[in-house]
Amino acid sequence: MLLALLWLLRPALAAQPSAPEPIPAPLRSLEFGQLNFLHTTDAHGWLAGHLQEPSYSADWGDYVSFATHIRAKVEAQGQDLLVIDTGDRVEGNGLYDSSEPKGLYLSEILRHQHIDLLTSGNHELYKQNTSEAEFFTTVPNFRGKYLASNIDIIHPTTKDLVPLAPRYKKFTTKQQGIRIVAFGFLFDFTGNYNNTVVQPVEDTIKEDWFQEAIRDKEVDLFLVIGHVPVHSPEYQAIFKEIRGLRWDIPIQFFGGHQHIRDYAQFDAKAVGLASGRFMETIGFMSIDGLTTDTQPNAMGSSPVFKRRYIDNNLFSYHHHSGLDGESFLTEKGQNVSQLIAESRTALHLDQVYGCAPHTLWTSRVKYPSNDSIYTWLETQVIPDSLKDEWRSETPALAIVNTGAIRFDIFQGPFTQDSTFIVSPFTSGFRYIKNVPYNKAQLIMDILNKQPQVLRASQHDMGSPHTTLAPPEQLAYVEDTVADRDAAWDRRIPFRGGDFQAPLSGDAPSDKLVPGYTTKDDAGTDGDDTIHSPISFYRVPNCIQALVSANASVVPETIDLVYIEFIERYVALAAKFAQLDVDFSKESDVYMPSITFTDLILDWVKEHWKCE
Ligand SMILES: O=c1ccn([C@@H]2O[C@H](COP(=O)(O)O)[C@@H](O)[C@H]2O)c(=O)[nH]1
Repeated sequence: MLLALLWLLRPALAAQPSAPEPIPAPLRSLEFGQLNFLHTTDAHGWLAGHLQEPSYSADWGDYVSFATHIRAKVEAQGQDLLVIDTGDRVEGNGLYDSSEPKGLYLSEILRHQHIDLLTSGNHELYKQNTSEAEFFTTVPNFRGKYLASNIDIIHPTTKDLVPLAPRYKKFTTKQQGIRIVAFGFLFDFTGNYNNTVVQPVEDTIKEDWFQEAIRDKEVDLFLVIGHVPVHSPEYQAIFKEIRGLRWDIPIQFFGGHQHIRDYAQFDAKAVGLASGRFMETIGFMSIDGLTTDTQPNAMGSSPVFKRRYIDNNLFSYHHHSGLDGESFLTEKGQNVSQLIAESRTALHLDQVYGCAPHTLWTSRVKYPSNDSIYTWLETQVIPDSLKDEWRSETPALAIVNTGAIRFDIFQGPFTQDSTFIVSPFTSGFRYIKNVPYNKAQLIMDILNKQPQVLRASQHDMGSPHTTLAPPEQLAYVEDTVADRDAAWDRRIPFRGGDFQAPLSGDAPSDKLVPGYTTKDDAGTDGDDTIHSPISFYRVPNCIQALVSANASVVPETIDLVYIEFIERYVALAAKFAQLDVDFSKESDVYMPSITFTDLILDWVKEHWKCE
């Protein structure tokens, strides 16, 4: 009774209390159809939304409300909605990485969304405890919805190799009885811990169960969801296999992994959507003109596909649901926002460790430059902090892969949350002693300039979708320099609101908010919010820092220190550089029990005082 009263008296909660208000901007509307989809991918724990960026400031509770309204809206028209998530829900935000064990709060928050189909990403499989948490928690939480077409796991108690989740599913939609056969794939990933087995997609689609499933005559749509780029050999292989047998059945793909907004047109009846990263984007798709038992498509014409990349903020949500601040709120959505707020408090995610004097970017500025996060690491953090007490007399050359850094650091408070947003991984450092300096430089050159050599070798260095650099680097082959005033370009609004009024004042003439300006197979009209463009710069696979008492002298030999995650790449590059070292025997831990994340945090605490 008291609880119910407290509930009634509490303030309405949309987004997180510290989230910035979204900025009004010109929007393109959603075009609903017979079958509609909402899609998330690569959320990486960002269920609280972006607390320093108004464009992406809605949280998972708001998304729950949004999906509820869209479902009601389309169902009232006799149409259907399916909500999809294609993996990498974990690693990359304090809400996941800050708890012990990791994910304690996240899985409870996640389960409140009515997801119709979901699958695993590579991040769910890097570590044994992560994949086992998937098996024991997320799969049961979404029983009957989670698909794993090409992933097996060693059962933690029986030790049998079993599917992580069912391989596929056949179902009919609630309103129209559209008959769907759905699959859930992961790209040809090889970096998983050895308690899981990822079967290459190309082999999986030759298996009997898949061949039988695609021969089903009672099907109106094949739905392929996966943690797979929509432009990829894996999805091409699936498309060809289905299309070779079923020339006329529409195929809808949903993908991810590259952290980009993307749309692939396979043929007139097959398309794929990828919906970005980090809860910045909610992907929307609709299909009209599907042939069903009750709605025969007598003309035999192709279905009509529409796509939209929705910026994850309340301004977009209100517009697309046709509701306002009051009517948008749902009890369930508010409860989820509340749960996120309580979890963030329990995890001390707002605890401030220092204040960044200016913003440091991963890919918005050129590397090297003063505003590049990588330049900051190379010139300040690593030289100041990398020291092993047993090797203090010996100069070290440290190599770090740029993919170890996941996000920008905004000017202002650097918190417990920022720590994991910047670098969530648990890798520490290892080293090889007494490496000639020129050989170490050659190794760096090979890692950076000739990744194709590493890939083309007979060694299994992973799929073409894994890189030592951040994943989006694979999607863009060259720099994109926004031809706008660069200074404006960098004006990402902060909590507190310094730059929150681009519709007036000194904004450029078109008065748009900087953001994604996606170009995909269907053109340039996919983004819901009409943005001004932002720049994207390529970065190398690895950066290096020489740590020496006498930095002006080039040492003859150094300790070759590298982040643990890249050991197999460094070992192979060393082979190409003709450095005769057996890494399995001769490498050792450097700075025991210090992770790269600890190194950054300790540096911030010491150097970035808040005024
Ligand atoms: O321990 C790790 C794990 C991953 N990385 C980097 O991340 C990408 C993969 O990230 P996605 O989000 O799946 O694309 C990997 O290629 C590495 O660059 C890491 O540095 N350390």
